[in-house]
Amino acid sequence: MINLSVRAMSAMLESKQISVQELCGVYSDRTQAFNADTNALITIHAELNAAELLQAQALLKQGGHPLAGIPLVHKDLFCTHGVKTTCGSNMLAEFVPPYNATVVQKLSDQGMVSIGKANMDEFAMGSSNEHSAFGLVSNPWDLSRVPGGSSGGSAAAVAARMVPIATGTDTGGSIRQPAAFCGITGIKPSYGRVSRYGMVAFASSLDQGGVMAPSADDCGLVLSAMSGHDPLDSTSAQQPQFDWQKPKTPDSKGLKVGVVSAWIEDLQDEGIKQRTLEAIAQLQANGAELVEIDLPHADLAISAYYVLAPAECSSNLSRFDGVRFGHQTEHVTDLESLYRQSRSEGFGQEVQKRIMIGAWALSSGYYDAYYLKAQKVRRLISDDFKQAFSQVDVIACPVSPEVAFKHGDKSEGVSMYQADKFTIPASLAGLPCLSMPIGFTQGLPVGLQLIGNYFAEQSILSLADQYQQQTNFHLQFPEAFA
Ligand SMILES: NC(=O)C[C@H](N)C(=O)O
Repeated sequence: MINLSVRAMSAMLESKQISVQELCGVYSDRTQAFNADTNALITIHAELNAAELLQAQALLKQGGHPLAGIPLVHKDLFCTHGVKTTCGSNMLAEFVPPYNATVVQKLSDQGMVSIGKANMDEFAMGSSNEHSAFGLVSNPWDLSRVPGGSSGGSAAAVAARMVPIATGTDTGGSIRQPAAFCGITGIKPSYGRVSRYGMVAFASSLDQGGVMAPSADDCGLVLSAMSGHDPLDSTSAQQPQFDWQKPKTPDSKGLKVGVVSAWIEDLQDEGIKQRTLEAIAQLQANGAELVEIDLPHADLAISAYYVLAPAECSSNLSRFDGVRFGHQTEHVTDLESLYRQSRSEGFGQEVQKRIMIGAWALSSGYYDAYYLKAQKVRRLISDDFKQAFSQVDVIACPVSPEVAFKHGDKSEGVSMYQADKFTIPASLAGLPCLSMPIGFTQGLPVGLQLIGNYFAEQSILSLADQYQQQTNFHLQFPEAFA
């Protein structure tokens, strides 16, 4: 049961082999049993939402609703009506939204049943899920290691099969890197594909909601339901509705797959290098034509991102002043101390660091030298991709230079930021990209990143789906959680 695809679970629900309550009960029991090990979830619903159950049952009766009755968890930065939404922060520890994020509402309308909220790095800042006010998350493949971040709780929950589907968000790699570390599939769609309404903002020009699940097919089904133009989010794109079409037969023939050899050569970890080369060879064996491509400005991506994202966060997070929003201190002597103390108590260190860097980069004397320059670099990187996609359909490259690292290994300085070197370029360009499992090294999962052209989610999901029809890495999960 716990390793079935969404389609298989849906068929069982439709044929009444299992009821919605029974299916959700199986996963609810697993969340209760395994959360002590992983700490993947911040909230576990003691009781399922009656309205969601009724909706699921009504849609199942109609038939043709593949997500009806399928349980999921939302990353704890999607606003959920009447359910605490903490963003992994003391600042929002008691925040209970009076409305649903568009993503939450859309999936609920399709009959999905929420069984909890997933842990995350505070305000989505981090690559290890060690920056959460609700405790660090452990990787189900090795509990002494990180699950990646910031959607680390979502990834760990799916990897331990505590839930079949989790939502995540990705600003500079937050879906792809944890998916790679935990051996699951995760897609960050094109910027604008999924509404950001009700998704607590970190860096608004980069944040994008997406899906994490064992397989590309599961991700495609959920992405179809959660995406689409939303009048409540002016940055959501006016594109035809995404509708995942699972390819009937594996056929990559003639597909041009770009390979960034410089990135692969750059890999210090021999195991990751081997798995990456093997996976790309498999794509070629399926008929893809490999084309060497160059992304000459990608080396500047981390520097640009860690100016732009903090700049945007310093502005977005200014609303949490203890008066209008967020935690309010009890130690007040005057108005300034109210702001200062509330923010010092509410925000963790990484968030405070980024707010200060961002405010500094935006200040009048430094704006041109840092913020404006980073914007120009962002354009150069987008142009590199434009050039690449004039030659290829999809780009295949590593997700992370390393496998899941040990808790505490990267707590110093900015070493954590290096983890994002292969994921940030596509984020700056706003392109759709996914991570899929391609094997193991030292007993830990390795992921391959597929990057598509704007709004070409179908092409990367198809390629991943074809690969997954020939391999079973996406079906493997840690024995301890069997
Ligand atoms: N939010 C993300 O996409 C994660 C990225 N590692 C960051 O800390 O910004």
